[in-house]
Amino acid sequence: MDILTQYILPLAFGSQLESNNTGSQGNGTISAPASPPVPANLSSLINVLFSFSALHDWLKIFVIGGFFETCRRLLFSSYHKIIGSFFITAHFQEDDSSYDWMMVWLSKQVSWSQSRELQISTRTFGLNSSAVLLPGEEEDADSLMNGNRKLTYLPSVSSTHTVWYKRRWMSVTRTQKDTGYYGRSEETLEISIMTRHHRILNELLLEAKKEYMAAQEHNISIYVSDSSNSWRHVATRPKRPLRSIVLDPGIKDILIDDARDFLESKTWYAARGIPFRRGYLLHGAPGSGKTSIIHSLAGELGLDVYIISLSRTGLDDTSLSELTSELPEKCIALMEDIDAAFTQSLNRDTTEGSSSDTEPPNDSPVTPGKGSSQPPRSGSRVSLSGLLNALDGVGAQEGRILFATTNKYKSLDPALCRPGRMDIHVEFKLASHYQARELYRCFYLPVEDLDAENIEEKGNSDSGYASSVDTDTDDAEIPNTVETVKTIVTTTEAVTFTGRSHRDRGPKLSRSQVTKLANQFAENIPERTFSMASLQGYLMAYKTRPLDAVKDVAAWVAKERLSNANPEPLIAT
Ligand SMILES: Nc1ncnc2c1ncn2[C@@H]1O[C@H](COP(=O)(O)OP(=O)(O)OP(=O)(O)O)[C@@H](O)[C@H]1O
Repeated sequence: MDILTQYILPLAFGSQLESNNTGSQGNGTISAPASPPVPANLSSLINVLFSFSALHDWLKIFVIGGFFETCRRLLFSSYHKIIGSFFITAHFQEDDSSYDWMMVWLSKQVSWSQSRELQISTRTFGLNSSAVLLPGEEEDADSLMNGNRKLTYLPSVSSTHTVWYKRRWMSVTRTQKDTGYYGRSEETLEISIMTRHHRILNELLLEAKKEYMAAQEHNISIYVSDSSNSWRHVATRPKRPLRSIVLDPGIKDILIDDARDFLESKTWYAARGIPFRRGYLLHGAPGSGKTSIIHSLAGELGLDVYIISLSRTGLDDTSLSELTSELPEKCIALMEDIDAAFTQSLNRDTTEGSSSDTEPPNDSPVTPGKGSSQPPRSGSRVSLSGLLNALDGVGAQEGRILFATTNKYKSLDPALCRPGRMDIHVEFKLASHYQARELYRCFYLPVEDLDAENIEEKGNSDSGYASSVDTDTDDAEIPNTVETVKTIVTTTEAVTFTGRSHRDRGPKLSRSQVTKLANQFAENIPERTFSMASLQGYLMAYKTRPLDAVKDVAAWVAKERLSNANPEPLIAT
C-alpha cells in the first residue's frame, strides 16, 4: 500500500496534480515551471522494487507459487498415471496398414449408428466396398444410389468416442495434423482400452486384421512410393484369374511353380546362407501379357504389389535403397520398363537398338541371364550401381519377389540380369496360333459355361472378360477352310439374342461350335505377328458377334498389315 500511495499513484497522476497545483496559484502570478516529477518517482519506484525487502517479498511469492504449481503438476501426473495404469493405449499411423484394419473394424461396430457425432465417409481403406453400408443402401442394388463408392459411418475426427469391446470400455480418438508437406495432413488413431493385459489388445488387433484379410480375399493391394519416399496404398484390384492369361504352354507353370517353391523355401535358403530373394525378368513384345501375368500371379500367391517407378521425380540411389529395404517380407516388387530408367529418352521406339532389342536372345521362351555389353545411358537420378545395390545390397529386403519388365532385353546391363538379381528370364512373344485360339475361347464361352460363370461372377468380381479357358481338346471336327467357316456362320446365325449383358446378348454356342470358330479364327491370325493386346482389341469390337469376329478377321489382318507396312507419319504439333 505504501508503494502504491508513495510511488505508483504519483507516477500515474503526477502530471495532473502538478497542473492543478499550478492553476490554483491564480492569475497574474508568474511562476517557474515545476520540474517533471515522473523521472524522480520512476527511479524511486525502481529503487524500492529492487530494495532488499522487496526482493525478499518477490522470493516468497516465487517459492509459494512454485510450490503450488509443482503440487498441481504432481497431482495431475499421478492422476494420469493412476488412470493410465488401468488402460492400454495403442496408436495407429495413417500410412500403416494397421490403421486400415482398425478403421474397417471400427466402421463395422454397430454402436456408430447410434452415435450423435460421426463422420460420413466414402473411404474404402483398401477394400473395394465400405465395411458397413448405411441402412437401406444395400437394398438399392439396381438404383442410381448403388454407385461404386458406398457411404459408411466412421468416428469423427478430433473428438473422443467410446465403444465397448469384450465388455471392456474403449476410447477412440482420431486426430489430424498438418505434415507441413504441400499442405498434406496425416491422421492418427488412438485407441485406449480399459484393461491391464495386452491380451485384449492383441485379440482386438488380430480380429481387425482377420476381418480385413477376409474382405481382401478376392483382391490385391497396390502400393507406390510417394514423394516423401514412403509406401502408400493406392489401389485395390480384384484378382485376375490365371487362366484368363493365355501364354504358350508351360510358361505360366514355370512362373507359378517357381514362385510357390521359393515362398516355401525360407529355411532352405537360410541353411545355405543364400539371400532369400527371387527375381524374374519378363521381356518381349509390348502388349504380350507381362504386366497381366504379374497381376495374376500376385492374386494366385496372395501377395501385394509394390510398384517401384525408377523414373519417379526425386528418386535417387539413397531413396531407392530405403524403399527396397522397407518392403514387407513377402510381397511382389514390380519394376516396369526397367530399361527406361537408364536411357536418355523414355520413348520405347528410339531407333537405336529397338529392332534388335525386341528380338529374343534365342528361341527358347525361358532363357538364362544374358545381356549386351552396351553400357546403360544415364538419364535418371538412379544410377545402375544404385539399382544393383538396392536389389541385392546389404539393406535389401529378404523374402520379396522382384518382377522386372522390359521391351528392350538386349539393352540391359549383364550385371542387372545375372542370377541372384534376375534368376528367371521369360520371353513373351507375339501371339501364336495357340494363343489366338485360346483368347477367342476366353471371349466366347460356350452356353454350358455361361451359367457357371454367372454364378461365379455373383460372388467374385472378375477383372476381365474371361473366367474360363477350357484347354481340353474337342473331338468335334475342326474346320480348315473358309468355306467351312461360312457354313458355321450361316448355320448358327439363326440363334436368338436375349439378355441384358453383352454375354447374354451373344448367340448361344455349344462347346464344339466355339472350338470350331476358335480354330478358324486362329488360322487367320499369322503366327507371331500381332500382340495379344491387339487381338483382344479386335475381339472387343465383336463382344456379342463371335461369328462376325471370325468372318471379318482376314480383312482385319490385311488392313493391319498394310498399316504396319505404311505407318502414318507423325504430325509435329
Ligand atoms: N497373353 C495374354 N493373355 C490374355 N490377355 C492378354 C495377354 N497379353 C496381353 N493381354 C491383354 O492385353 C492388355 C495389355 O497387356 P499387358 O499390359 O499385360 O501387356 P505388357 O506385355 O505388359 O505390355 P507393355 O510391355 O506395353 O507394358 C491387357 O488388357 C491384357 O488383358
